[in-house]
Amino acid sequence: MNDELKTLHATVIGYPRIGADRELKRALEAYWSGRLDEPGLDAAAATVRSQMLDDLAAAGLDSVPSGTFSLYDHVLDAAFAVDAIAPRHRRDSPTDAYFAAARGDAEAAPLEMTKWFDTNYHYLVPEIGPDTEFRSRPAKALAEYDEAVLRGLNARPVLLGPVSFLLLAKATDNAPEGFQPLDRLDELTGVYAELLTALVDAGATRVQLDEPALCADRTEAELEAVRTVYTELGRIADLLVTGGYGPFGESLPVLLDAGVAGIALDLVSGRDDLETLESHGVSRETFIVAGVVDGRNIWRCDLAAAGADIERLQRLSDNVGVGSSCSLLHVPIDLEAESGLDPLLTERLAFARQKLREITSLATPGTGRPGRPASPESWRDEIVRARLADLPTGADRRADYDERVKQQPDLGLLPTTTIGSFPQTAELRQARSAHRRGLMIDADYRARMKAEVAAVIAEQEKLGLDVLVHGEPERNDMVQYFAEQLTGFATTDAGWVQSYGSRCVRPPILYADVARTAPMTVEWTGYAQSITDKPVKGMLTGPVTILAWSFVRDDQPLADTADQVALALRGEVADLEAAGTRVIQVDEPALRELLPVRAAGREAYRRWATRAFRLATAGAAPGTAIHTHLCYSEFGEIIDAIAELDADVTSIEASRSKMEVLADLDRVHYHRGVGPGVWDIHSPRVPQVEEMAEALRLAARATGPSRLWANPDCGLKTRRYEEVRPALANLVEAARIVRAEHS
Ligand code: MET
Ligand SMILES: [Zn+2]
Repeated sequence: MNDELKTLHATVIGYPRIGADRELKRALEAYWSGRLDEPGLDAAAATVRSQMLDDLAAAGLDSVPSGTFSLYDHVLDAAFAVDAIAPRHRRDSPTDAYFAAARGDAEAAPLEMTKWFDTNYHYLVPEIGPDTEFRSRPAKALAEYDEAVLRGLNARPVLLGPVSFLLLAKATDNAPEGFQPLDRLDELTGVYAELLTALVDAGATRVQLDEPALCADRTEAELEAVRTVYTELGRIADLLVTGGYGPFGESLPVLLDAGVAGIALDLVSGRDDLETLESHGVSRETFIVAGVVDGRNIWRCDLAAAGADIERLQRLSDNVGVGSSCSLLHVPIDLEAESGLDPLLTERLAFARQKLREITSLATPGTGRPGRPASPESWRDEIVRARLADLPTGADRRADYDERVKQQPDLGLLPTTTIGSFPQTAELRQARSAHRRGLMIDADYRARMKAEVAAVIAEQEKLGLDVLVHGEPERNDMVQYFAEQLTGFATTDAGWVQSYGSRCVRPPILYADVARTAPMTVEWTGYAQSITDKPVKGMLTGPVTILAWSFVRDDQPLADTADQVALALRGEVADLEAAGTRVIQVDEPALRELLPVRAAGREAYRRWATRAFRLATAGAAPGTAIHTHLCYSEFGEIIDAIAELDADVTSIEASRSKMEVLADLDRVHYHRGVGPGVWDIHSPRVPQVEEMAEALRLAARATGPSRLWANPDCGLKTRRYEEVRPALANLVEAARIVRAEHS
């Protein structure tokens, strides 16, 4: 039979699990607040799982993943599947233990949470020590497998693979120096063997082990471990190993030589694997899932290009399937839920349900494989393109810092400030929503927001802060706020994706050339400045963060899109300056997030990301102080990039890591202003004067007192005034004490 006429196996790597209408979010929040009992939560979870199976069944896939539902996080589920529960989270009820690990409870702090590869999904970091006792706990995997089989589906149980599980974990606090979770791979492999046996005994003919950590750079020793583990586990079950988030690279030959029965390739961000596979060779029986449908972005698949990749694989194997590049966890569920989008945009989009159709269509003989239509001409903005092309070289460079600092306001030793937002009360949210729905006229809305700005300014003056903020009451979200005002962006009604646990976000869609048509923040910052003599900081979101928290067009390099966003921000910086703003903060909390998983891509990233930031800010006069703000710690790998932003002041999350970041900044000769956060705003606890003073002293010892600022770790929008007032009063007092010690 002609290859092209043969039906291909259609499958998907994973599916969104929060519910089409965010049913799981609501059930979880009701359960946590005591409004729903455990049977009620179980029932809601069962409904969501059933909805997932409905979607998978309706698409007509040849096999479907099972076990990908999660009450909170799939890495936490993996920890529970091997009983790797931290002793402080053990409770009589397994549900209590699970949520204690996820969110903490009265007795114990939760597991740490961190970002999943280069995405905005956060997973819980398992804690593994030399004494962690692994035990096989297959109940969840078996139950969900049975549910899918009862539906008449060809189900493939999914587990996070043992190598990735340990690489994503961290060592327990009391583990001896030098211990790494991966040291426990032998024991863990034994327990995975038991899990696989249980699934095979229940009738599973193939099991999917997700090994996304193999898409990062791995050492020889780690690759050797992969070889050993997969040789052993491959004897127990027919395994499909998936990666996602980039090419397997050097892991690919290792997996194949270990004899795994199947491999799922990410052919969106890991197309290099095609060549690796061609040069290494593969047995004709190997099941290869061509992950051509993008699991992370919302654009329709270019079926012609996908078809060409599929055909390349068919030359190597008789057992090629069609699938997604990774789990569809990162995309919203249904495009049909959107009514307000431009039809030209809608016809170019695919959410999870639409992506399943693309997969089955690619797998079905005789269906056409059309390419993707080019973007309409109307999406191009020649003016923006010309302005970018005409920028003189050096447009991203300011005068030397030493020159600038002389012209900037002298605020003395240890100035105090905040990061931007003040508490977002229910009343504020109601006003924004009423305005958006047309129930509050513009003039009333503006008056309401200005009253809030005035109140926030008054609070800060009373507290005695040095550089004030307007408080961001008008912002629903620091990216969406700008997306709604720039051309080239669309926002969705229901395009929710899980960020962590019950938290969902609705990323804007950046689909066309970006331009600013009017000032976006000047009214609020200008008003704030007009009612105080203290300097007010303008507040913008940086280009990298705007890209990181949006679905971004994939028809041109990210670097080009970043430059367009930067140009728009550059205009805003100029307008703020013209309105009398002398301090402008450009937030880049997501600078770390877009850092490529593999080292090879990092240099190029660093170049375009920092250039975009500088392009946005370098139009400012030397006398205008440019601040930036970063949070979500783990700065190690981007510390050079932070220095290259060339901001006059960098405020950075530091309180939980005990100011360690300052030493790192010194190492890269960062010698400009720095505001290490001295108040961990993620906790409702009000820090005392002495502990913040101690943190400032520590910081002063690390960098010298002359360029230090005193500020919290991040914005205050999730805190309440009852915490904010005393905490900021303490912060101002701590700065006063330490200032006195140095004069
Ligand atoms: N300016 C923003 C705020 O204060 C920065 C947040 S960083 C996640 O909310
Ligand atoms: Zn922050």
